[in-house]
Amino acid sequence: MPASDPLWSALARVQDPEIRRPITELDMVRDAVVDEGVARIDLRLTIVGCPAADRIERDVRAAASGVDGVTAVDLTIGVMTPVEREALVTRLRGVRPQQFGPDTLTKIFAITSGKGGVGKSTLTANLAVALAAPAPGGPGLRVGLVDADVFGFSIPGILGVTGAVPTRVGDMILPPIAHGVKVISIGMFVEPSTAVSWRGPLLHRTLQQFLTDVWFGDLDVLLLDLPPGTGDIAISLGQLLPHAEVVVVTTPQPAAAEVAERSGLVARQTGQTVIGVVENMSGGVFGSGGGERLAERLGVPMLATVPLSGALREDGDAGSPAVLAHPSDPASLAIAQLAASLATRARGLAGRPLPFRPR
Ligand SMILES: Nc1ncnc2c1ncn2[C@@H]1O[C@H](COP(=O)(O)OP(=O)(O)OP(=O)(O)O)[C@@H](O)[C@H]1O
Repeated sequence: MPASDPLWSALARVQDPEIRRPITELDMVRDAVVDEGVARIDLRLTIVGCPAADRIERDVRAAASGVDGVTAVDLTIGVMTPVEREALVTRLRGVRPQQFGPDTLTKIFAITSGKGGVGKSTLTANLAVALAAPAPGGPGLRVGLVDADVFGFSIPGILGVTGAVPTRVGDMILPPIAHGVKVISIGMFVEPSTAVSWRGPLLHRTLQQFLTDVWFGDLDVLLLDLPPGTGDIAISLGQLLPHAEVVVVTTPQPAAAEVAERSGLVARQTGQTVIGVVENMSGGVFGSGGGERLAERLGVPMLATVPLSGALREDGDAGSPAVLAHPSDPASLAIAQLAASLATRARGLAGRPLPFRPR
């Protein structure tokens, strides 16, 4: 492939929408020549007949048509052989064998709450979208979101990707992308009714699989939506991601804040760093101040106060996150501000080897 070949250069600008790398780099282009004005291109995709394949085909046609002298495009589309697919998986993995190991450059935030229904999933989904939003509205980070809340995997619904099925390439799982966020959810793999019977070991294995078999590529930020409560998942998280930083979400009521305090304390006992508190559904009948008191008791800062908001709830129900659908709603503004402050935060150091140098 001559680097100067205009057709190849044009094809190098086409990305696989799920892997987010140029198709030329992924060995998806077998052959590409211009023959008397006809661009003859032989593509090998990981699988065919999926939305990503349609998109690649469209983008390849558009890219080739734009090349000087090309009057027609003759496209042959095939599928990689299992050996080729395995080679691709090995190559992608090879970049970083342990995606979120201690030397990762990704900032990892686990979002927890004491009890269910405090709006943790709504906040996490909107926060992820706000972090991924391009400038000038947002920091435009590469964001991954793991929905491990077995008791109510509502993230796909809030992000409008209910029913999305992750693409598999060999034993590698590619997360669907929603509003710029690579999202994987337990809800994409199981029937909702099976979830409530989940026990610790299964949850641990699933979380582990999400962190190893799901290929996120290079991420700036990984958010985890954890099941409410303390117990097993906190221990799993401590083992799998000791350098994750924990954000505790509560509603303003004293009872909610007390339960949230326990989950903050357990997170700490398992070696996690609690970086702060978010009070959600602030104002109105719930009053306010629970978050502030919780932050004081845990000795951490208040990171955000998100008001009660009809837009946040309705947009979540409609699968269109409020931070994009209603960016000037006070709840959206509070979440965008939280995103801005997390985006500029240095990575957590807990669980990482310190760079001691022998003297
Ligand atoms: N600030 C807010 N104002 C109004 N409604 C909200 C707000 N935050 C969340 N909600 C609504 O509250 C309900 C519960 O939210 P959500 O599912 O995000 O909670 P959760 O803490 O993740 O619960 P669970 O862990 O049980 O899934 C949803 O209907 C959501 O739209």
